[in-house]
Amino acid sequence: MVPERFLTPTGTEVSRTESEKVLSFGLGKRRCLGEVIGRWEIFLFLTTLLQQLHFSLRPGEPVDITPQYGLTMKYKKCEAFQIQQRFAMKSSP
Ligand code: HEM
Repeated sequence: MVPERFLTPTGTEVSRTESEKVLSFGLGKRRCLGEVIGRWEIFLFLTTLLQQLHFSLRPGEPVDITPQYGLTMKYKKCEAFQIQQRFAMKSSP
């Protein structure tokens, strides 16, 4: 699945009605019995993959990390999405 499918152009989550939500493991009486194992497998697969990658900023592109204060401190609105796009993802040697 393409992650952009779940994001608005500003990087917030697309709002969906209950019937439109993605239910990877099904719902109700016949829902997946292996959901916990499945989720752990996905977690281990992704963490193993992430451990092999190296994240860095593109040279010469400054990043504004001024926080926006609220209940928790976070990046300025929409900033996180733009920062994501500025990151270059490279495989480590
Ligand atoms: C990412 C991994 C997995 C996904 C996405 C997945 C997804 C699903 C889905 C969509 C169903 C059908 C639910 C329905 O009919 O409403 C299902 C059923 C089932 N899954 Fe999985 N599954 C995964 C991994 C596993 C694993 C690892 C096991 C066992 C160790 C497992 C065991 C089962 C069983 C036994 C059913 C039948 C449940 C029933 O009909 O009562 N699944 N799964």
